[in-house]
Amino acid sequence: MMKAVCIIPAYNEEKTIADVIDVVKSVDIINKVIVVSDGSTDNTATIARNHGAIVYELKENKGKGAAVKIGVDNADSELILLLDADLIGLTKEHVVDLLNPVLRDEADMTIGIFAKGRFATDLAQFVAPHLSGQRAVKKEIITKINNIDITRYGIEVALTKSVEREGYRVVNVELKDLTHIMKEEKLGFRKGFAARMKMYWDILRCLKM
Ligand SMILES: O=c1ccn([C@@H]2O[C@H](COP(=O)(O)OP(=O)(O)O)[C@@H](O)[C@H]2O)c(=O)[nH]1
Ligand SMILES: O=C(O)[C@@H](COP(=O)(O)O)O[C@H]1O[C@H](CO)[C@@H](O)[C@H](O)[C@H]1O
Repeated sequence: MMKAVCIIPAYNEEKTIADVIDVVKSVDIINKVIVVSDGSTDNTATIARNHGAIVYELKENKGKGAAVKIGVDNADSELILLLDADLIGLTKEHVVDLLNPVLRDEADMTIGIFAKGRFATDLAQFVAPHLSGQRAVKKEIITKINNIDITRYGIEVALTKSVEREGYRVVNVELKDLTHIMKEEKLGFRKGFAARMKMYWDILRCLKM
């Protein structure tokens, strides 16, 4: 059976990274967990290593797209599971549900959509499902994207655009009771809001790419 490599880009996620890795490692179909610490200044990398992930450390923060690219360059599987490091409530079932449509050849990429978790994060993903970072995706789809290393938060939009252009099959998967830590919760309201505006800018830039 096809195995998958899980790639987790992580920028200062010491509070949540361990739980995410532990769940992913308990899933049989996953044969490697790669964490790319994107210039983290906290204990993200050490914790990830202690929990059995293969860790690549960027000296400086290069953005999510660059972190994912390093993971993909080092992934020896045709199937990639992309997960964010700040998930709360991840289960084995979520992971399997994301992978199954691709393993069964019903999809080339899945997009995980939060549902019945927290109102704010459910609503964000209901309004903009194309932004979700939880995906199972064939490696060939990711490697076809030009300049993925400069996309930062535009990586999901770039992925979705590429899939539409090339005619790949996409299936949305409901991920019940799953949420993540919002930027304003991580950074405080002012910094979080500024980070959100920067993220929207990355997304707009990649919509035009
Ligand atoms: O410069 C960055 C920004 C974010 N991330 C990671 O990308 C994922 C999604 O980012 P974030 O949680 O900030 O996005 P949100 O879900 O809040 O929009 C998380 O695992 C982050 O740690 C990263 O590797 N580099
Ligand atoms: O769902 C969304 O609107 C954004 C922002 O989430 P929050 O408002 O911080 O909960 O989060 C996603 O968007 C980013 C850009 O596509 C992705 O990189 C993140 O993985 C994803 O959680």
